[in-house]
Amino acid sequence: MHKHSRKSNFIQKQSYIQKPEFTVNLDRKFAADQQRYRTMRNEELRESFVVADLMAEGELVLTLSDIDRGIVGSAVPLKEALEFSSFAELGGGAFTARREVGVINIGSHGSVTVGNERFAMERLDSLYIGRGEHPVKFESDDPASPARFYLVSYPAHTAYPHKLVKQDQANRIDLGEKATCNERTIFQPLRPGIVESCQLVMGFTCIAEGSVWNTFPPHTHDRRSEFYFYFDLADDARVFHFMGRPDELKALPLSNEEAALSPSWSMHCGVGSGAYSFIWSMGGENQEFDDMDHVPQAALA
Ligand SMILES: O=C(O)C(=O)C[C@H](O)C(=O)CO
Ligand SMILES: [Zn+2]
Repeated sequence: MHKHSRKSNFIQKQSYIQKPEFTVNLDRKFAADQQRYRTMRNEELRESFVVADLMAEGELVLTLSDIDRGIVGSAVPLKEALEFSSFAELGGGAFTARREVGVINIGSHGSVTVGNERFAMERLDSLYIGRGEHPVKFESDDPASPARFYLVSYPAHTAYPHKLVKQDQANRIDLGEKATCNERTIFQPLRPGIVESCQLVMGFTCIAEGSVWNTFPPHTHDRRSEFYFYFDLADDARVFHFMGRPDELKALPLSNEEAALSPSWSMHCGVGSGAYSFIWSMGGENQEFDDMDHVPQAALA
């Protein structure tokens, strides 16, 4: 039985789609709205806004959220290659028949083959996969030290070319200060000017040694939703990811390799109890990275 069919998750039980056990590897998440989240307990907030169980070795796992129909997932191939399946929930055909995909490797060397094109990916390389009826295959060079691919996908209205972006080709923004514990570097590999995409914008942020805050001051962006996937966090450390409306903040304590989903109405920022990095990804109405509204700290309650 697939590990995701074992989860006792009340959101999953609400799913109206009957999935036969042998094909279950597309979880569903249904987000609470901007009123309901206010009275939810931590466990309910997690059910609604956190994707756990990513980076399962030897598995390709995917969660379809109702937030802009974004999909969050991972592939950690060992000896066997892992491939996208066809899903009734996505209308059938190839996984990418009507979707684009962003991939970032946080593990050792591996490759992604899209149709007949093979892209070798080192750690922190990014790949854009355009829409089309192509098979997509994930492989590790060495199963003893596998590649660990993090994936995000959104609906796509047209087909743009696949493109590999090496870490040193990403746009780089250094910001924050030591004094305010938010010194960090934003790497933007999948963004306009580097890659053409329908709606996906994706990259990662590395927090400088001694700093703990990401995205501070926090912000919202009403025209896009965003997913944060935290990685390189020690097993016993946590990132406290803040979400909600500025007048009713909620903290989600996240472990390494968990993702927080932010609907467009939710502000977001986080603080770690140790070193960490995170992959952010956005989908929605425009791709302007700076189209965001900063929330003054005094407004946080
Ligand atoms: O640390 C930061 O600041 C970020 O990485 C911000 C994210 O990229 C983001 O939330 C973009 O909307
Ligand atoms: Zn944001």
